[in-house]
Amino acid sequence: MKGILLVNLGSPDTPNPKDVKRYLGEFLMDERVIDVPLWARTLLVKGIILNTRPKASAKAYKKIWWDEGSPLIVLSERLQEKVQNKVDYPVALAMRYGSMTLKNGLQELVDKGCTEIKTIPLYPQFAMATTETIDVKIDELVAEHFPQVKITRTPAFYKREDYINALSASIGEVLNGLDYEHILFSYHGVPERHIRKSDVTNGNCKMDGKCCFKKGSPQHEFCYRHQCEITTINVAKKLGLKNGTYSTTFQSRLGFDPWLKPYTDRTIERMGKEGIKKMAIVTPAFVSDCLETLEEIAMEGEEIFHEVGGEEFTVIPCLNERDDFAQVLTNIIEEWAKTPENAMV
Ligand SMILES: C=CC1=C(C)c2cc3[nH]c(cc4nc(cc5[nH]c(cc1n2)c(C)c5CCC(=O)O)C(CCC(=O)O)=C4C)c(C)c3C=C
Ligand SMILES: [Fe+2]
Ligand SMILES: [Fe+2]
Repeated sequence: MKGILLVNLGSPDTPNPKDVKRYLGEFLMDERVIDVPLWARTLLVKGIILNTRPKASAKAYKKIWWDEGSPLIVLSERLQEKVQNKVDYPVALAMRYGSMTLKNGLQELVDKGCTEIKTIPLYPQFAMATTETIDVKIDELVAEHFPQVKITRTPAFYKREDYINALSASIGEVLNGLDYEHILFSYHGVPERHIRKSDVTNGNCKMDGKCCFKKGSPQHEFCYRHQCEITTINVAKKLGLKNGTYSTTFQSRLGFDPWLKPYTDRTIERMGKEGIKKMAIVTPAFVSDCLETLEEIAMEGEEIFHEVGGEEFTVIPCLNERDDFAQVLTNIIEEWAKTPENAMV
């Protein structure tokens, strides 16, 4: 029998510093997130970050926490329910980090009799720190605990027409009738080094805004920067946004290495100083609203904008449990189930 495992990032169990520390410890010790040798990662994460960050992060989590729990988890659960109502196969939900483990998610499907599982990372764009770490962990778990299960991965869905339509609709509904001067497409950042590492061609993305737009390059399948830029371009085309009224930026950097630029916070500040009064912002690297959208963008971003003279700061929600987004995932599942290789089982 077939089954589906939706996978998102995860959240701490509670917004208390102890739980935030445990969660950040697991997340940041992942070699595909902080990709330095183990000794250096241990020193950085256990020696520095976990002694300084959890208190501040917990404070931020407390500001956005819901009665039902972490917004990211609650919204992912609602999405799972929506997809489950649309397909005949069991649909489970797991998180890469935290208590809702990938192992439990796989076990839940195996207990229901599933022998063929399609994993769907809830990330529209591929990154070493998101899609790749899920794929690798699933392979490890299957080899160790579920050797009878056949896994099918799902590639990043950033350029699917149904996804671009859903994202454009979610943005268009807010922009329609809104008086705004500029819309920022703000994606979670990654260190530039991550883009070079995941470049299958070893061609080294030059970060100069050119190679990411080269037509037909095999680099693009694993180039997060390319996939973010193309997401923006496709939505802008669909919505008929005029050149100069939209741009792509990257948020949430950590540490001192160069991350993908331009940085969201500095762009908000610069545009406010240049006289933009009405800004809209959307965060298409996240399918579920979370700390990085509800606190970093909707609270900190707005504060930066107002400090430099900005007046209206409109935050567009993530796709969350929208029906058209649940339908995108349903289409992905049905296309997989219909392929001749899978159709009979
Ligand atoms: C596209 C999705 C994400 C990428 C790529 C990503 C990379 C990445 N993140 C960190 C460090 C942190 N991220 C944190 C929170 C966080 N990150 C994502 C998504 C991506 N991260 C989400 C959805 C969230 C929110 C989780 C939630 O519970 O709501 C945090 C924790 C918060 C904080 O203390 O600021 C850290 C730290 C690195 C180093 C990284 C590397 C590429
Ligand atoms: Fe992150
Ligand atoms: Fe590139």
